[in-house]
Amino acid sequence: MSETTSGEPASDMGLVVVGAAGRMGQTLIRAIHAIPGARVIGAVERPDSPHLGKDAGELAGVGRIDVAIGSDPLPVFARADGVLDFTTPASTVEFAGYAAQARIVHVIGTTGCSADDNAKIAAAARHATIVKSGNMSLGVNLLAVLVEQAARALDADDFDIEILEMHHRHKVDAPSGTALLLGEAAAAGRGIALAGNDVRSRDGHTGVRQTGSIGFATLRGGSVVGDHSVILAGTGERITLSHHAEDRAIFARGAVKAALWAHGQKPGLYSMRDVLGLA
Ligand SMILES: NC(=O)C1=CN([C@@H]2O[C@H](COP(=O)(O)OP(=O)(O)OC[C@H]3O[C@@H](n4cnc5c(N)ncnc54)[C@H](OP(=O)(O)O)[C@@H]3O)[C@@H](O)[C@H]2O)C=CC1
Ligand SMILES: O=C(O)C1=N[C@H](C(=O)O)C[C@H](O)C1
Repeated sequence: MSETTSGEPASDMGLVVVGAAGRMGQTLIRAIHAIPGARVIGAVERPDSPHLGKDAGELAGVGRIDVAIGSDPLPVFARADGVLDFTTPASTVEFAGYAAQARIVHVIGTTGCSADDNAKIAAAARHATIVKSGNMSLGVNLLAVLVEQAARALDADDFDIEILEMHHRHKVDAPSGTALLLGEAAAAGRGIALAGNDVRSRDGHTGVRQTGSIGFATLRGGSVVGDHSVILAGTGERITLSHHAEDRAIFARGAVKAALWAHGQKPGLYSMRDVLGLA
């Protein structure tokens, strides 16, 4: 349990937001501020950030919360119950190590992690309670369940699966974490591994489509928060299962819910399906 600045034990879960000045970081500060049972006790940015020293609540637009943005994660992790992390893969691997040392909850929304990054995160989950998901929203995680069912029901010889996503112009990784999560769900429904059956881009003379493959297409532009469609294309008919994120608050609320759920769970690596009871 975290402590208040006066040293009194606090019943609220004390959370640190890393990447606190980012698009998701600021949205997380607003979400924690609005959700009972959690409070911000630390906010971290890089050592060269122009936001160091600013009050995290003022930056996020909720008014002063008396938490200055700092650059050293170790002292804040040491007095926290959990960390909310929507940063970069390299930073997330580092934070997972610190969360393991502190034996606290680590909610990871960062996407674009490599297999090596994921192995390091899984190792950290021996001591940290980690919830990691490419999408923290209820809607997308329900969509993944529906995609798995549809892929199971519709034979690969008859229905081809293609996943289309669009995000804002600032996004740096592709396919999106959500597209990959939906691809994994489709592959699970088909009883195959996604790796080796995924087609991530097409250009030039590609040849005919390989039966059973799962295709990805990526669009980037403007301010789109996150659009995803899974298309099951048969002969003479097509089913499209879609999710449209209109506000980053859906991801932030999911992340806070994950932290509250994880508080008191055993160390391990969990998904949003575990948190939402959809596993
Ligand atoms: N799972 C989900 O539901 C969602 C996942 N995401 C993912 O979250 C990630 C962040 O997205 P977004 O908020 O748009 O990105 P931003 O670039 O707006 O925010 C990331 C922030 O993290 C900071 N940061 C990076 N490394 C460190 C570090 N080592 N220490 C402290 N701060 C650090 C960045 O600082 P600087 O700019 O100086 O590098 C930046 O302020 C992406 O991977 C994105 O795909 C986004 C939305 C939902
Ligand atoms: O970078 C983003 O913005 C988002 N990233 C996540 C992803 O890669 O799927 C989730 C959401 O779609 C927004």
